[in-house]
Amino acid sequence: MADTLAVPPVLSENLAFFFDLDGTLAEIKPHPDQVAVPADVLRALHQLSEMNQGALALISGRSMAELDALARPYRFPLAGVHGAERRDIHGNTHIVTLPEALIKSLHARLSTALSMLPGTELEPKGMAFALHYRQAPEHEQAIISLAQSIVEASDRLALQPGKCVVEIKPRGINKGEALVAFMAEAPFKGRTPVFVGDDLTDEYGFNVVNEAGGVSIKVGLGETAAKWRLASVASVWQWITEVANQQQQQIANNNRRNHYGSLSRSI
Ligand SMILES: O=P(O)(O)OC[C@H]1O[C@H](O[C@H]2O[C@H](CO)[C@@H](O)[C@H](O)[C@H]2O)[C@H](O)[C@@H](O)[C@@H]1O
Repeated sequence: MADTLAVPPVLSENLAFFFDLDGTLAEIKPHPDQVAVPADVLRALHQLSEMNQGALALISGRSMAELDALARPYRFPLAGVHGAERRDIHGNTHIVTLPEALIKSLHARLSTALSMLPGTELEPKGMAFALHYRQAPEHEQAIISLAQSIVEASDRLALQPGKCVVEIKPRGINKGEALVAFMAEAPFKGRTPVFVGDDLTDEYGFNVVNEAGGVSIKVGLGETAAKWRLASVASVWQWITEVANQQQQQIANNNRRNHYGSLSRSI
């Protein structure tokens, strides 16, 4: 089937940028610990953030601690664990958690269950759990059934499928809600949202961005609510650099215009 989604349009000013991490800013790797964002991409993100008064956030399924480590030396506003954790531009954190007893019993149950499925891996994230099966695809159905049975038995939990992973997260949490929360605050408020993501969890964000008349960009193949598409992580890296350069050029042109405008007024 032909892809009907085009590459993203040339962007104007007054934008708020949101980026997913795995599969968008970083290539998918066999193990979550092997992931990195190239230093020049981080520099371009920082440059974009500066040129847009700090209106750039990372929105990921990873914890905020991991996002900070991956974005070092920079410190961006963040939404981690699909939005259960959020750090605004002032450094204030907004956390949705689960009762300690529930977290402990989930941890114990999942550890035992996954220890019987060789090659699978449990990634505990406080209020959420990622059940990875990239190294053991033969256990995909067992993992999905396990997560489904846990979530169906609780009104506090929801399922979040992803790439070779199923996650158990607090109900009502998603990247769309995180995006809405950022867009209600300075410096994001009043700007046009641009969101780039690659996976099912990002579809919540694409819907919010579409409703706001923003620019939603899906990375890679697959059905999506996004309006535009970039082919790969490498295309995202190139696109970020191009947008940063375009904006720098626009700022230089505006400054030149203002400078000559004030000169001609003073003559
Ligand atoms: O929302 P994202 O930033 O895309 O994070 C989604 C999950 O990413 C990580 O897992 C995925 O990437 C791993 C590294 O490439 C890969 O090995 C794994 O199979 C993928 O599912 C991360 O470990 C999860 O916590 C995130 O929720």
